Amino acid sequence: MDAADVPDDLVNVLFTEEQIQGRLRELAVEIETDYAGKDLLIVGILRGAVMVMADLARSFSRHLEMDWMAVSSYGSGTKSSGVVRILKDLDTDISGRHVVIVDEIIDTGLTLSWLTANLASRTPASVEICTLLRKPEALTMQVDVKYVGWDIPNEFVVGYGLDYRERYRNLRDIGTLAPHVYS
Ligand SMILES: O=P(O)(O)OC[C@H]1O[C@H](OP(=O)(O)OP(=O)(O)O)[C@H](O)[C@@H]1O
Ligand SMILES: Nc1nc2[nH]cnc2c(=O)[nH]1
Ligand SMILES: [Mg+2]
Repeated sequence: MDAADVPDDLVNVLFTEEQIQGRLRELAVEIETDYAGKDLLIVGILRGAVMVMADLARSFSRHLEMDWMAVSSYGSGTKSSGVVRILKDLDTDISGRHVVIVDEIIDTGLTLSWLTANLASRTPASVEICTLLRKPEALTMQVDVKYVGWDIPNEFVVGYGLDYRERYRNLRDIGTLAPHVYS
């Protein structure tokens, strides 16, 4: 794959860099309002949430702390088992803290549902979820998400942290891949 081909691999751009940055600023304002006067810890879920975390965090004009978790969902080579394993835990004790989990996409909801329950068991003051994208048609379980960038159709998207075989995370836009990429 030639680097010059990479933008051509996106057939349908769902969200441009400008749209993404604009929506993140709106979400940051919403979160700032909701957490006025409270301390705030945002927790990014590696690796997909790196871009959202970086841009969302820089949209705030208040103090906040950032921490990271890495998890792996597995079972028979799919995510459907609902078994989640922590690969990297928080460095922060979240007891009594207000926590917002940040991810770039909610698909089946398994990852975020498990993570929310896991963090809630650590007696934080509160735990909410912020996701840039959500696929309502793919959800297999109830996940209460307070902050959503956009609901999208049930198609595989890449870019802005979202990968296909570890590539395309570095694209600034989000879109779907041309069929030739999969062949
Ligand atoms: O709602 P779900 O069906 O659980 O899927 C959503 C999760 O899947 C992706 O992460 P992935 O495990 O692919 O790892 P990555 O972030 O390193 O790409 C995405 O970043 C979410 O964390
Ligand atoms: N890249 C990518 N990863 C996902 N993980 C869950 N849904 C998706 C998706 O649509 N795209
Ligand atoms: Mg992820």
